[in-house]
Amino acid sequence: MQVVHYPGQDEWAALQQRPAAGEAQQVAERVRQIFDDVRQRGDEALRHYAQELDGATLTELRVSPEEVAAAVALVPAALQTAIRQAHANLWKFHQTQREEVVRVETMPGVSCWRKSVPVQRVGLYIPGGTAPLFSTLLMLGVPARLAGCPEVVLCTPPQKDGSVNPVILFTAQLLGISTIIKAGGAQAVAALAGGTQSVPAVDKIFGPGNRYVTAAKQLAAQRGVAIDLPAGPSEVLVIADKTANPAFVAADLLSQAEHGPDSQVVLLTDSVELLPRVTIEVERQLAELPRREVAALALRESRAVLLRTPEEMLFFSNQYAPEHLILAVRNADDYAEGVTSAGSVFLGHLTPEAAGDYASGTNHTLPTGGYARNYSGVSLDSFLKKITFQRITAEGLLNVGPVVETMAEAEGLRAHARAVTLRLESLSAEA
Ligand SMILES: NC(=O)c1ccc[n+]([C@@H]2O[C@H](COP(=O)([O-])OP(=O)(O)OC[C@H]3O[C@@H](n4cnc5c(N)ncnc54)[C@H](O)[C@@H]3O)[C@@H](O)[C@H]2O)c1
Ligand SMILES: N[C@H](CO)Cc1c[nH]c[nH+]1
Ligand SMILES: [Zn+2]
Repeated sequence: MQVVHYPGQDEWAALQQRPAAGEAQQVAERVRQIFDDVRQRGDEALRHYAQELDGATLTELRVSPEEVAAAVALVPAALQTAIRQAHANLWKFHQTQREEVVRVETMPGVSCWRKSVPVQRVGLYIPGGTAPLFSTLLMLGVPARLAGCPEVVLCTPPQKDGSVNPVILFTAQLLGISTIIKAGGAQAVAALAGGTQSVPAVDKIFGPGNRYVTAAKQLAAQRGVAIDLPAGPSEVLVIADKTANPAFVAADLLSQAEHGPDSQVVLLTDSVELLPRVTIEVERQLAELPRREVAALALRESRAVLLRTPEEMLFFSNQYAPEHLILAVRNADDYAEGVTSAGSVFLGHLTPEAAGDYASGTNHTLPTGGYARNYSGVSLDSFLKKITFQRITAEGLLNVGPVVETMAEAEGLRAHARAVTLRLESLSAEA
């Protein structure tokens, strides 16, 4: 980790830079080629990239019911129980996001209301390049089911032997998802966006992924398919004061660093004593991790920054807009009040970010790369469209009609005014 003591504000922008930002152009170009190929060759292109990028030789792209049944039997009972508990917690938290239909009479006789309707065809991308993230399937599948989306298509990269990770298949079965496609990366997103012989096209694509997946979702959005949000390589920013436990902070930093080489972790502290204790602890814990090589690459682009005051730390964090923000401080509630940009916030010394990754109930599909400045994480709303309705009675038309006529005339839109005037005239003819 790069350690920086008391940087001037003119140095902050460089410290807030995300890794690999310079390669975005190359990644975008590669993704465009893959999109063109999938559009032209459909399933054949998906098989080609499965071979080239995932090392898997595929004949069938769709997972069969037999494969699901065989996989479910392989999942240990303790893991099944844990997944069911996480599912229950996610369901409990997300179902509170349901909205009642409220009818409002804006003027006597003018009724307006809004109803939530599920997005009809949704595509869920579940990362599987370096780790099969079955937890992500819960994060997307639970709100999709709560919303009532009728068609759910799941894409995930195949393993080298051509199978899909059994825990992903168990979780899909738990969620009642049966359309499962062995495709990963940009090619999966391209298939969901445009459809192929085996992959149904969808209306909206969800899910996190590496920079190829994220760039592909952005391209899909340009081509008219909705996406949830840019949810790329994982990040965490920890604000820690002198009351923080260095081992806890180091573990939290490493928990996101181990996701991938593009991940980034940031420590902000106003304690000159804590900072070296955390960096020593990071090195010690890193050596014990099975994914230490990946985490070490992420740490090369990560920072530990000593700042002067709580206000400075909060200001830096809001500018950086982290995917995850951990407040490892004595007065976490006070800090939380000042948070304006973050995907998800974890308060106090006993709230590891890993809890939100798996099981506390909040969603872990969150904006990265600074997008927490203008995006929220996935929620029930992501799977719903809000359609407005209205009905106007005779009394209502008498009330609102003249307002519309006046405004339409002022905009020079005579036909708009006439749509009201003709009705008002018909009412006076009846009277
Ligand atoms: N922001 C969030 O909410 C969130 C949640 C979970 C995971 N994540 C992130 O998701 C990512 C998962 O990444 P992953 O790589 O393990 O899995 P992935 O499924 O996102 O990507 C794997 C796919 O990338 C493609 N790919 C790899 N190298 C390529 C290349 N050179 N050219 C073209 N395509 C290539 C391949 O098709 C492969 O199947 C991590 O960065 C993790 O931090 C983010
Ligand atoms: N931290 C990831 C989101 O950035 C989510 C995840 C899945 N599994 C473990 N963690
Ligand atoms: Zn994680």
